[in-house]
Amino acid sequence: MSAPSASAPAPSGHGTLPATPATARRSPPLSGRVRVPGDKSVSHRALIFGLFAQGKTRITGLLEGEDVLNTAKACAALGARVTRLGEGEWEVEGVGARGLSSPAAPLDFGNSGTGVRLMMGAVAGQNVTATFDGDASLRRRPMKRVLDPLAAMGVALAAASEGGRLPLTLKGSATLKPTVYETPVPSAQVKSAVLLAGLGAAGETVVIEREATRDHTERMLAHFGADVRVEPHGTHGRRITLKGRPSLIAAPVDVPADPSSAAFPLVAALIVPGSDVTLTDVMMNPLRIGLVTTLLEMGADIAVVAERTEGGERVADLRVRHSRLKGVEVPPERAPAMIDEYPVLAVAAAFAEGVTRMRGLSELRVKESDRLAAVAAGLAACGIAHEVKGDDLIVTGSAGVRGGGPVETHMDHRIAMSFLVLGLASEQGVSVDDVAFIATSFPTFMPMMRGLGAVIN
Ligand SMILES: O=C(O)C1=C[C@@H](OP(=O)(O)O)[C@@H](O)[C@H](O)C1
Ligand SMILES: C=C(OP(=O)(O)O)C(=O)O
Repeated sequence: MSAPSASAPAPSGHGTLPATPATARRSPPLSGRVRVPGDKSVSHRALIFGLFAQGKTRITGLLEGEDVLNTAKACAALGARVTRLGEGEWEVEGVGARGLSSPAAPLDFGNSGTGVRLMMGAVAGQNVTATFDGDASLRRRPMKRVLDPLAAMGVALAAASEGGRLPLTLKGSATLKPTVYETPVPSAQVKSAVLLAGLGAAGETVVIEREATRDHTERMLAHFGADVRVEPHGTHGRRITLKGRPSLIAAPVDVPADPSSAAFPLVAALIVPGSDVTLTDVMMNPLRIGLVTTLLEMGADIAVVAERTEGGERVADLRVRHSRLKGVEVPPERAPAMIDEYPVLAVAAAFAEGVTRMRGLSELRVKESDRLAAVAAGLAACGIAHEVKGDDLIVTGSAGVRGGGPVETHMDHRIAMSFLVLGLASEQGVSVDDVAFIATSFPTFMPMMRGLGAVIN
C-alpha cells in the first residue's frame, strides 16, 4: 500500500527525557504473597469493547500502565466517556458499534504496539479519519502487517511514514468489505485488528491462523454479545468467523493478574536461593502459559494452586520456590504462548545446568526493541555464554553468574525487568541504563519486588 508521506513531529514519550538507571544486587531470599497488576492484553481490549458497546462497561482490575492509559485516552478521543472510579476501577460509556467520531488531534499510543494496532482495526469500519502516532520505539515497528488486510477491506491510508510506519493517517470506510484473511505471522494484534475491523463490515469476516495466538479478542467478542465462531485449523491453528455489524452490549470485565508481569517475580523466586513467593490470581489462559510449561520442564518448583474460573478465564495462585533448573529445548510452536517471556526465560536459562535452546524467535525482532539482539547483548554484558543462530537463542547456564552490565534496555520494559531480575542472583549485581519504560506495563514493579526482599536501587 503506498501513500503520501505524513509529516513527523518529534516522537512522544520518554524518548526525549533523561534516562533513569538502576542497579539490582544479590538479594536475600525473596518471600511474600503478591498480586501483580491486571493483564495488559485484556485491559486494552476491555476499554476498546467498552467504546463499541451500548451502555456502561464496568472494568475492575484494569492495568493502569502507560500503554493502557494511552488506549483509554484514544477511546475518549473517539467518543467514549471514560471515567476512573477508583484504583483499577473504570467505566466506559460506549458509542455503539457504528458511532465512533473523528478525533480532534493525533492519537498517541506511546510505546504500545497492541494499543495502536487494535485501534487501527477499530476505526476501519467507521466514518472516521484518525492519525496514529507513538514514541521512537513504536515509530520503528512494522504496521504494514495490519495496514495490508485493512486496505483489502477498503480502508484508505491517507498518509504514512516510510514503509507504512507511524505516524500514519487512516480513513475508515462505512462500506467496509468483509475478508477471509490468513495471518502471515503469528500475531494476536493482527488477528484482533482484522476482527475489530470486521465489526463494521457487512457479512462474515474470517481470520485463519496457522498457530493459535492469545484469544482474548475472540473471548471478549462473545462476552459483549457478538456472533463469533472459533474452530481448529490444521495442527496448531484456528479459524475465527465473526458475523459483522453486531450490536455489542456493555458487559462487566474483571481483569485477572497478568502472567507476563508475574513472570518477573516468578523467575526471581526460582533463581534467588531460599526464595518462597506466591503470586495470586494469575491468568492461566492456555495460550499465555508457555513460560510456566517451560519452567516446569526445567525442573522448577511451581505449585499451581486454587485453580478456578473467574470472568471467563482460568486463574490460579502460583507458589514458587527456589529451584535447581536444567536446560531444555523450547520448541518453536510454543512461541505464541510465551512470546513476551523469552527475555526472562533467558535469565532463568543463565542459571540452569546445561544448554537451553529457544527456537523460532523471529517475532522477537519487532517488539519494543529487537529483543533477540537486546537479550544477547545483555547476556554478553553479564558474562553469560550464549549464541544467536538464525532465529534461535542458545544459552549455556552456570551456577555462578557474574552479572555486571551496564545493560542497554532500548526503550523496552521487558529487557529492563529481565536484567534487573538477573541482578538479584548474580555475583556483581546488574545495572540497567533506563527503568522508565517499566511503567508501560508494570508500574508497581519496583516497590513490589522490593517488598519481596529484592535489593534494587
Ligand atoms: O494482542 C496482544 O495483546 C499482544 C500480542 C503480542 O504481540 P503480537 O501480536 O505482535 O505477537 C504480544 O507480544 C503483546 O505484548 C500483546
Ligand atoms: C510486545 C509487547 O507489547 P506491545 O506489542 O503492545 O508494545 C510487550 O508488552 O512485551
